[in-house]
Amino acid sequence: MTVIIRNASVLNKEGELEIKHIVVQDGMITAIESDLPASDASAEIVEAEGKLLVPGLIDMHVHLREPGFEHKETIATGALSAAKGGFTTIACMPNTRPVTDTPEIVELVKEKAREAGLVKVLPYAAITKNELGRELTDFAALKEAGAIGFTDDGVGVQTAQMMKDAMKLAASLDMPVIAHCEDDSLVEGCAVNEGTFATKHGLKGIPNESEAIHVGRDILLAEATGVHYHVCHVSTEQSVRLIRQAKQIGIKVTAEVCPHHLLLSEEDIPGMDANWKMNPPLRSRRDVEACIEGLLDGTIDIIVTDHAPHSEEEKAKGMQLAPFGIVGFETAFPLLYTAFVATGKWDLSLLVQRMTADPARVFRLNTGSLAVGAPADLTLIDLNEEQVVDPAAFASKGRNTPFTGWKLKGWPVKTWVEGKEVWTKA
Ligand SMILES: NC(=O)N[C@@H](CC(=O)O)C(=O)O
Ligand SMILES: [Zn+2]
Ligand SMILES: [Zn+2]
Repeated sequence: MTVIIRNASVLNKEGELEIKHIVVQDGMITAIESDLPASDASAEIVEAEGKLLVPGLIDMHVHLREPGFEHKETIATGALSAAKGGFTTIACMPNTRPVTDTPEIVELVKEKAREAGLVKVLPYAAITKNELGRELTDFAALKEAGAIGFTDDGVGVQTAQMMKDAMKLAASLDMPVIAHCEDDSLVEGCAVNEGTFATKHGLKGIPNESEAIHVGRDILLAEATGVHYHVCHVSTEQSVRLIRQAKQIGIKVTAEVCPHHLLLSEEDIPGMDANWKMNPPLRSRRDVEACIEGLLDGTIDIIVTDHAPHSEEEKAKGMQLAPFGIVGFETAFPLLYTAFVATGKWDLSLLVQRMTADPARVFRLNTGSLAVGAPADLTLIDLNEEQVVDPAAFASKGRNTPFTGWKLKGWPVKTWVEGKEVWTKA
């Protein structure tokens, strides 16, 4: 089966747009031509004039909730939501029920992803059994089963000794440790950032140090163990500073940031609405600016959504009691495109790189580039059409987003995984 994507706008190495025709055969990109290639009658032609073709987006931090929380999301609904958002590779967190802490659960996640047959789903495994922080999982067996890294996302690893043991073991297996950075002793009973919103509503807040203390500790442990250490959902000025310094002295640290931490601050929270509750919380304007600066100068390597679906009943419990988390797949690219690229603040190539080539580099994935011989993981995007964010139209089971009603440009219109169309706009 041959697919020819005709007249697509693609980014060249200099970050400029060029019109190209892309030929896909047997799941691979086999040609990228300036002149329309000859085709036989059996080839499928996709007219892409006026649209941007990018490598399929990669999201290295997502929650698919299966097994155990299928009322929030399943691997199939999550994968479809990802495809609709333009993602072709996603890496799912192990805070399921049971926790992904045995090879059997890793196998189960892979099997469900295969059945869904949509995007590539890469499972992370837990650092500690049941994410309780008490006993390491069997890293070697989990790697063997297909886990791509170790993380207790959802909670921080509370003791330095446990984290150091985890890093030593991961390093010996050439595997990364991915850390949710949060010191429990500083955040008990907190739902929002320690700052203006908390003060206004008389709430106890989550301080910046609760995140940055772990970042600092773990950087020292990464230096001592030589592991590849990756920081989850960076949200504070202090974390950015510590990561920048660590990189400068050659410590193997990488980091991610979420769209909401680049776009929203605590000042934007309209009231006690749990669709604005996530962990880490929306921080101060100063933190937002530091995260943006970190992403631009490469201190922060990649953008992830931390897609965290919850049911409407759960989110209806209110700011204090509802679970943390917001969905992300279907709004990520249009949000960032509209806020940063359409306004002229960022180059389009920077946004695309931080969602494709950079995650592929950081996690050594064989995808994320538009090149002959690369897998045909591709996303076609309409940069001009405006749409309003409508959670009722999400493919995800989750409706929990603070971005309802935002008018955005840059919507994906078609997504291919290894040459197979997995989503197309109706
Ligand atoms: N980010 C969140 O607010 N929630 C995540 C957990 C996590 O990413 O730490 C979840 O699992 O719901
Ligand atoms: Zn987390
Ligand atoms: Zn998460």
